[in-house]
Amino acid sequence: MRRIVLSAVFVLRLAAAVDRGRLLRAVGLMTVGYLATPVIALGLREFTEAALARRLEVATWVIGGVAVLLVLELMLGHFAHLSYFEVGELAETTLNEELVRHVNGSRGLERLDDPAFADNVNLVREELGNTRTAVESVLQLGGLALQTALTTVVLVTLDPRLALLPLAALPSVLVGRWAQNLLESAKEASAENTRRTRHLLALATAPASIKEIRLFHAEAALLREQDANWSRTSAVLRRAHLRAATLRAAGQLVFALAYGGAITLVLWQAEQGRAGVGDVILVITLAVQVSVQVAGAATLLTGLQGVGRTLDRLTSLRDHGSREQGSREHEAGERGSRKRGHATPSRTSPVPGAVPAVLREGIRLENLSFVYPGTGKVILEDLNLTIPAGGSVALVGENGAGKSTLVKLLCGLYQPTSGRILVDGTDLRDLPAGEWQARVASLFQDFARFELLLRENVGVGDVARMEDEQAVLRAVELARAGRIVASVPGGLSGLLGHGYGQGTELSMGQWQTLGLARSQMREDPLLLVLDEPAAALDAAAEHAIFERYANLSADTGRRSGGITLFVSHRFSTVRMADMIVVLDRGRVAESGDHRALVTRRGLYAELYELQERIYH
Ligand SMILES: Nc1ncnc2c1ncn2[C@@H]1O[C@H](COP(=O)(O)OP(=O)(O)OP(=O)(O)O)[C@@H](O)[C@H]1O
Repeated sequence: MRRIVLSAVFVLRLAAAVDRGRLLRAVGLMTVGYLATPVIALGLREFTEAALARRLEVATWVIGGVAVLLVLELMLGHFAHLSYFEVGELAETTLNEELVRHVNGSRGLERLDDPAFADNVNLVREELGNTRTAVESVLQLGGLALQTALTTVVLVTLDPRLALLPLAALPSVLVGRWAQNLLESAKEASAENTRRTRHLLALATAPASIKEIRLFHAEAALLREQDANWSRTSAVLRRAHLRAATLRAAGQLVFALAYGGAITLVLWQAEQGRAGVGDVILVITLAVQVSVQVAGAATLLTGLQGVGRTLDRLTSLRDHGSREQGSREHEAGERGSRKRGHATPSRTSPVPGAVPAVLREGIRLENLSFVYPGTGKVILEDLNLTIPAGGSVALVGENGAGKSTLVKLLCGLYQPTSGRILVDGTDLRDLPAGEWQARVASLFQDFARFELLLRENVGVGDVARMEDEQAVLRAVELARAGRIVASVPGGLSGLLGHGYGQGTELSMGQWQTLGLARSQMREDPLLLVLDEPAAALDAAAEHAIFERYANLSADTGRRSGGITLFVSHRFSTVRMADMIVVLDRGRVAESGDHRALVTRRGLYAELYELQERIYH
């Protein structure tokens, strides 16, 4: 019960914060509407008594009043709906924003690798829509409580024993909550399975995977797997639903018995001459109203209990963030005090450094090791490397060597498990993450396909200049994406993707080229990261792009000391870099420029010669 009350208070506070005026209007209209119901029952009794006594004028006035109240009851409900619906939408939007903040509000991406966090995010995303009706539910519950109180008072004036009727409704409400708890626990227990089932369904229906599924004739296998998953999920849910239905039926049986008892009581009193026909009608009407009120309250409470769970999950996402923040500050404190030679690290507050305007020394990796959270596998092990300011660096190595992982660490999307990344001598963890990332430009291997206007797709690389057509055109030019712009109806204002609307679908290489343009929006980045930026491009296009980038990075390097780091498997491209780093199973196997590495006759020379032989 405590959770429901807390949820109701939270929902009301949220509604008042988003639009107090509309909330008050809805409360006023609903109160009048709800009070009308028991008054209508009283009116019906008066009408019956007056009609039986042939007091026709009174009967006419009373029935007129009842009609007006009925109209008011219905109409005010509609007008109240207008107000609370809008408040509900605003409240849901606020919670949506909070969810986005929790998912994106961390310094890195670690939290998204935590299965419990991912399950919570998934459940909240699915259930957040229900919170839209939470404002309505809370107001309706308030209205029903008022109505039930008034109905009870009227019943008690007829016979105090009739007060038991609303009380008999309590078991059904209580077991209803118990039943809902069972359902929620079952949902949580099967959350991972549900996620997998949805993923399998998406695989079998999404355009990105459908080609392979079709050609491999994998639909049947996917469906079998999905069926097996779904059977496991539905077995858990079916058991919970069965137990919940039994509990609810038992609760309603108690009320049904009380309902029968109340009507028998008033009929017996009428037979004894202690109650009139009007009283019988009043009790029958009120008993029906109580049953409607109870059923309504039980449904609303169940819904509100679900909302309570969603809010709890949101709180746990928030707590997750606070814990991360706490441990980050603790770590930063320890680092700070180590630097100053203090023995009590936890009392010192972290002193964040500032991101340099111009990179002078470069980036240094010091004994850097990394393990993805929740896994035991060491991906990067004890890397020691200096990347000088103003240079271009190529990262090479076989699949799974850890290249993209290192890129993500350099972007500040993950924190080293041990060791440090130093930017001009300052630990990257001591730099404000947002400020560092504002000086990083990137194109990831799994680049995003923003189905937006072409201008937005590129401009999002520097949100502040998203609407700056000249800046977007410059980025398009740097990425040699002019032909794509010319081919899209509407040019920069053309819609991309066929996910919705009349957008133009692009080829993978075209999407990637736009990604490249996006990475060019930031002027003078301190780190430009291109993770296989040309994987979907032909060899000539890739070569041209890298030649261009080698020149550009020299320019940027001169201006801001910025480093251009790229990952590529094409050695004809790689050789252009000032420095080549060969990663082998998470370790730096060798580093140096092309000439030095070829002379060294190590792993790089071997791989380079292999590609030369194959392609020439
Ligand atoms: N989010 C993650 N959680 C757990 N493990 C991960 C995650 N991302 C990558 N890995 C693991 O880290 C290892 C290195 O992956 P990474 O993507 O860094 O390799 P790579 O050198 O870029 O490979 P490729 O050339 O194929 O792109 C792989 O074994 C991969 O399974």
